[in-house]
Amino acid sequence: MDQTQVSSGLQVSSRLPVRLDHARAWRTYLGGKMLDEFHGCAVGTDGHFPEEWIVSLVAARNPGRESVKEEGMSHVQGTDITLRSVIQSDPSSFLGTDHVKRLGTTMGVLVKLIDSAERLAVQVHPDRDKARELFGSEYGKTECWHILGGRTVNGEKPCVYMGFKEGVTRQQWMGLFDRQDIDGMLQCLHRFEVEPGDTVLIEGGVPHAIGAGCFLTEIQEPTDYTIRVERVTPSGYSVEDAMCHQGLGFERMFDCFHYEGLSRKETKKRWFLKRRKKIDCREGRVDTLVGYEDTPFFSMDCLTIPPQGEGLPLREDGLRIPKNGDCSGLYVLEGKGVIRIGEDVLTLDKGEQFFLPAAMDGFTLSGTGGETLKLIRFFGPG
Ligand SMILES: O=P(O)(O)OC[C@H]1O[C@@H](O)[C@@H](O)[C@@H](O)[C@@H]1O
Repeated sequence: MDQTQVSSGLQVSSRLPVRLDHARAWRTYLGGKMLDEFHGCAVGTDGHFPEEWIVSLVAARNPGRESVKEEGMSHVQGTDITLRSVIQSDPSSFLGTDHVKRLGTTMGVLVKLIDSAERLAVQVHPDRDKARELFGSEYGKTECWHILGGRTVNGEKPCVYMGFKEGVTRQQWMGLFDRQDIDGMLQCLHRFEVEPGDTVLIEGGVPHAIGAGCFLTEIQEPTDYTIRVERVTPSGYSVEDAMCHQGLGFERMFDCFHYEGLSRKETKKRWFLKRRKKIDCREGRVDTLVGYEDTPFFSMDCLTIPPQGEGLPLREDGLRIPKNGDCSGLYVLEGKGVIRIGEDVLTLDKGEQFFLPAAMDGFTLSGTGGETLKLIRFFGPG
């Protein structure tokens, strides 16, 4: 079966990319101006919607906002049909038979664009063992950030805080929390300025905070469990107790941290990933930003297709990506182009996102217009 009736009047094919809307999600921190502008708004505004969730089957977990249904979930563009219901209409074709056997009807991964106007609260996410033990969840929240750009905020360049310095103990960390000594907490973490192109892996259990002015894409396990140790955000928002401890209470939430300090050099070596070339030819290149050799939980590639002269005919021999039988997500970061699947041709434009079903054939990507076409493609657990 390659056409499924998802709801009255909407048929979605598992042989073609599914074009999705761009869902925004409420967060405790401020940002979003760069996201508005990325999508063509002349002057964007910062607010409590600093994240765009990509190819998302996951609803945002914001205690107190339960009345907002499907926040953060992707819908087929121009409809109120969720990607989740499309997938549930024919899981084997959309996700792949093996995928459904292993992971059920979830994508197994979530990707976001994040634009922070202020530093995020210092936080940690559970690793898989803690997620199972404390939340009854099969997934923790290991995540990986790939820096796309940013802005200087109050004279400070984009930076990230990550990982305990050597010697930090649970007792010391709890004391800093009790006293809400934020400077003391930040002093316990390593701080690195970041540049476009940097890729950083944050495993579950590793404390972190994205600094002000980061514009990045994040790939993560598909949950929204965040333990926050700041009770008031840098811009003054009071974080409710349940938003801090996610229902665990203020003692048990400290079980989620890994108290394993590393030197600055070791932290950088272990968590800053090097991009690896996968395909490099006249038609374009594919680089792995994070792969299964870094983490078993997800992988993400960057695809770059060089520009063609404006007005020139489309290059038929675009970058060929063979079928591999896995479902994936595709996001256009820069430029315009087309994706061809057999006789079918769909346009691609900056800011657009697609779910690529497992049953879809191999495809070809070509740029149109005079700019580079740049995309990310991501996959769930390996
Ligand atoms: O705790 P707040 O400020 O709402 O931020 C939560 C955000 O933190 C980031 O580090 C990432 O983990 C995002 O996936 C998450 O949405």
